[in-house]
Amino acid sequence: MTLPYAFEKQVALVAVRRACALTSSVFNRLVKNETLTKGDKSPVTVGDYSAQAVVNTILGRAFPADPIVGEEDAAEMRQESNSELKNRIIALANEALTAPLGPGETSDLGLGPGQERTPEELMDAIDRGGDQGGRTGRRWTLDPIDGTKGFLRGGQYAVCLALIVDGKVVLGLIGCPNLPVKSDEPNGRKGCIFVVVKGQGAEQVTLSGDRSVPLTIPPVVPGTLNFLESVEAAHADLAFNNRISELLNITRAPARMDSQAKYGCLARGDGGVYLRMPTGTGYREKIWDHASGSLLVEECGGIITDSRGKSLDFGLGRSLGENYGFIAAGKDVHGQVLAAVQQALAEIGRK
Ligand SMILES: Nc1ncnc2c1ncn2[C@@H]1O[C@H](COP(=O)(O)O)[C@@H](O)[C@H]1OP(=O)(O)O
Ligand SMILES: [Mg+2]
Ligand SMILES: [Mg+2]
Ligand SMILES: [Mg+2]
Repeated sequence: MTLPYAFEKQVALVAVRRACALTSSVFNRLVKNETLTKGDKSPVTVGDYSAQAVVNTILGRAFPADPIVGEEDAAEMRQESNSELKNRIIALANEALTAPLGPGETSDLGLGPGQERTPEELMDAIDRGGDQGGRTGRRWTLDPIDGTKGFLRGGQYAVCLALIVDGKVVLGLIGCPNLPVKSDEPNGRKGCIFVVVKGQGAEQVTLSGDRSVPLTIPPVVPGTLNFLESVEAAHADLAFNNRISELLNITRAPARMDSQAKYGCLARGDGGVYLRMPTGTGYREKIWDHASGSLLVEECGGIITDSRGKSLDFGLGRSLGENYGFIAAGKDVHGQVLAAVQQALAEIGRK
């Protein structure tokens, strides 16, 4: 008997692997004018667009009826003034789709030499990501490059793909091309994918697919708790984290890194708690930024809630609606962090 979501997992792994290879190679060749600034002032690169084109092309072939909630859309790229960038995205996407077959890849996935897509097919693939999300049905959610600012500075970033059924995440992948495979070998081999299936546990596999390690969040040794937190002060309230450190007598420095790689690090015990409080600008967190990470934490024996202790709701559309601030940690520490967060919020008259 095959396990539930076995085919979805296989296809998602293929898609994330190819997108990781693409983004790594883009980074090495990226030139300054290949980055645009979106309406919300965040950057987007040819890497984000071409990775979304590749993942959506692969998903569209294997699961033609599945909608996709993807971060990017092709509207800007369809404008005549961006034709040079568009050509670059098409070339990069086709380079990734036509690379020789690798582990777990079969010819029926529409990959390998000779499988180029037309420009129109690739623009349409990007726009397959326009689903609005919702309470019922099955849909994928994709962040083709999470942590674009980390990507641009050569730091951590992640290709994140999750499958959501009736508002619940059932499969999640976080591909981290720049993350060391072993936490105690920071200068060793890099490139891992965190893979999790609901009810089936989580594993870390290498980008090349030659090594798989099962994951569980280890208990925190008393006195060694530390935070995983954003690099970007505009993305999370880092001063709030300092206040929680005081309340919990945390003395270890936080581990700062971009992207959902933080969830992967929490899952393998590289940090005790991922705390992400909003900066008060009204920004609403998106489902593609937390879907894979939330299932990863739960399947590794941890707990993830918002700052009021509520579970995250992935059935409200493209954003996480009223969920406000995130606390992800092992079972042994989540309760004390939540209590400290509530105390700190009360101190500043917030709930
Ligand atoms: N104002 C904001 N507040 C919170 N998160 C944001 C904001 N702007 C962008 N993001 C998203 O925050 C995430 C990165 O967080 P971190 O700094 O912890 O790595 C990314 O998903 C990024 O989107 P993107 O996918 O475009 O990079
Ligand atoms: Mg973005
Ligand atoms: Mg993101
Ligand atoms: Mg992104």
